[in-house]
Amino acid sequence: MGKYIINGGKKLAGEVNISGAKNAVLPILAATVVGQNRSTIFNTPNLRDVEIMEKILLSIGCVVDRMDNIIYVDSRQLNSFVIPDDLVREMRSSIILMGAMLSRCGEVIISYPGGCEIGPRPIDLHLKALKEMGVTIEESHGFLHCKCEKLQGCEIQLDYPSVGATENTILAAVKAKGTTIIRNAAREPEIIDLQTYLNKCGAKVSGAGTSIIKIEGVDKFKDVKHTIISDRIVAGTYMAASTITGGEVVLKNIEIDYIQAIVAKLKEAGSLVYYDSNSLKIVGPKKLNSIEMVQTLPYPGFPTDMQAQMMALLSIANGTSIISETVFENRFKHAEELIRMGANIKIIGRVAVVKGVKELTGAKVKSKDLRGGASLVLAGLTAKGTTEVDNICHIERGYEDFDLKLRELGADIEKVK
Ligand SMILES: CC(=O)N[C@H]1[C@@H](OP(=O)(O)OP(=O)(O)OC[C@H]2O[C@@H](n3ccc(=O)[nH]c3=O)[C@H](O)[C@@H]2O)O[C@H](CO)[C@@H](O)[C@@H]1O
Ligand SMILES: C=C(OP(=O)(O)O)C(=O)O
Repeated sequence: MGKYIINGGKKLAGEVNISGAKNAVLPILAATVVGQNRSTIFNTPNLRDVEIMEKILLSIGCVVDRMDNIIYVDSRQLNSFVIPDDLVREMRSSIILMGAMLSRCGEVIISYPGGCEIGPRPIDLHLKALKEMGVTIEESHGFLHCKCEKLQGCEIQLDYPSVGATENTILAAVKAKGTTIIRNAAREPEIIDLQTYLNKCGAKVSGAGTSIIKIEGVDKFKDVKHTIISDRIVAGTYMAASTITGGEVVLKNIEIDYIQAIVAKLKEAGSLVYYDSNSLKIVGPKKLNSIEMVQTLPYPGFPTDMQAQMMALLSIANGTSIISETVFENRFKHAEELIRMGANIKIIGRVAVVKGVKELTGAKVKSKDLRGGASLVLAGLTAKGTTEVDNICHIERGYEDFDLKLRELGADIEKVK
């Protein structure tokens, strides 16, 4: 397993190109199986999770070809509705194949998904929505056998605006009989990207980005070309890297509207932000301000996927900050590692009280999940001395060429096996 060795204290400066969004490309790759068609997907990030999704598609008979950041999927010869258990366990997004495969085959055998350990991640809302569409689900030994002769459009009220449940329901509904309405749908930008992809294929989806999504079932899908939106969490992480090092970084290829909740908090912490069409410059302050409250919420609130990075920043701010994690039950595992680096953090249930210290010091730390791992890298960039971040396989699930891009910005970071 690899690790990053970071010698802290370098101010980051220069330009960084933001890759396509992991959380957009994964459901779109799952959606490529819905029709008997060919999809060419541009701006695909080179990530471990994407590789796993490619392997899953290959294993069920799709032709998959990758050239740099372009993935081609031909799903016309799909020949299996059994999703390999070992691959499903590798990542959360594999569960989106449930809705997609039901649309395509009327049947799917899939196990419970894996992914980051950030608290229990049930799929009850996914299953409830599918049952309402007429799907029968048999569960045994961790496997789900889902079946439906013809999916039936209906009105679905989600108890919580779950991103995955919204995506699964959209995919189950695109070829269903009649119209499906999802209320209290998740409003994340990645769902808008899924809608855009599906409509290019010939689907009739509207309302993504709002809490009511309407899907009219269609019979046929056509070949499609689609470009994935830029990753707002990767953008946020590089903005945080500039902020924590007092640097001056320009981010290229970003979706300015989608990162506003993050920008607002980084400005509160003292950063200056300048926009230029689809790029921005972020200048970090000499000393960071504490923030009264960072509360994670579904979009357009502050993203839970930026909470850990924010904690790293606030650990060296002037004063005490409160972080409230409302989306996941147990997403503070990075706190104990930051404490090893000298941070002063107390966890009380879903709230973290972060008392800013003068500086962090390098230490040997372990990444336990994707964003927690990124937060340790940020801490290492500012810490005095050398930081070793172990278990970077988690980080590589979500950041393309992280060490390389940080090095190009002037960081002293090296990846060792
Ligand atoms: C691949 C992907 O897009 N992952 C993102 C997606 O995950 P994911 O789609 O798993 O997140 P959800 O929005 O579904 O989960 C949010 C909350 O709802 C709960 N829940 C969810 C489904 C369900 O059936 N029952 C239930 O109780 C979860 O345990 C969690 O507490 O949205 C999260 C919230 O923005 C992000 O952190 C993840 O990066
Ligand atoms: C939690 C995340 O991803 P996943 O849902 O794929 O585990 C994330 O991207 O921060």
